[in-house]
Amino acid sequence: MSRKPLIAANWKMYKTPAEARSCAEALLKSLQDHTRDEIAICPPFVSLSIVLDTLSGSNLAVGAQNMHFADEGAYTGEISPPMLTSIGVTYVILGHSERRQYFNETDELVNQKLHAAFRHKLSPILCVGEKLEEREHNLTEEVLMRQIELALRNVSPNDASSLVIAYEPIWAIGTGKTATPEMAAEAHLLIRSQVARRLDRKSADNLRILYGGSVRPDNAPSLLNQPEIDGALVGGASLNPESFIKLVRY
Ligand SMILES: O=C(CO)COP(=O)(O)O
Repeated sequence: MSRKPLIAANWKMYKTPAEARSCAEALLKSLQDHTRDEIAICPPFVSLSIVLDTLSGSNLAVGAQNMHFADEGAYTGEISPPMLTSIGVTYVILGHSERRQYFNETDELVNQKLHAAFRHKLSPILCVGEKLEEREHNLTEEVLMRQIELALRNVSPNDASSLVIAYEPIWAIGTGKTATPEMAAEAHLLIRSQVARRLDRKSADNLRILYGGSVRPDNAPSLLNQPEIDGALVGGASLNPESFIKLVRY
């Protein structure tokens, strides 16, 4: 079983389109011959086209950070899956903890979005992870099991071939506190076993599980060398091209 690692940059609500283009140009220059990992850049919606143009024909893929589950409709301010696929987007981050926390996204909504991603052949990067108080009360396993169970409701092993899961402990996001490689690997094992129970062993073995939360060039090697960690979802350290390039090329 070999899972090609995925290193995804989540730019969150940073960078104007002009800044996004210049960052994408720098990444292309240094990473276009990088074959060990898959790389995906997830800019804000308004920069998707410019980043797609800049990276067109290269080994660097482009993802969105969110989407609505409907194909179209009266949903002011929303972006639909066909809008993303029509311009060449291939990945979509779903259920990020910031969307759950600030925009009230529920596991049920994440499940609807996941189905929409599969229908439109977008590869979803489903984010799960526990809060600090949940970890302190030994609830990590329970939280991860619930998030995965609900997100994967009515998902078939066939659908799941393009699924990626990102384990992002909320207490490690943007805080400088990283899960130790052992803590992350333990959570990844739990996630993989839950996916095996919920779908099947083959889907679980093929599933890429990324770690996210204060991944930087200095701590990336110890995390990414864990056999259970199949890549990273990088926030802050992906904003500066030099640091992201260094992180990818560890
Ligand atoms: O939320 C994250 C990626 O989706 C992680 O963010 P940081 O790398 O800034 O901690």
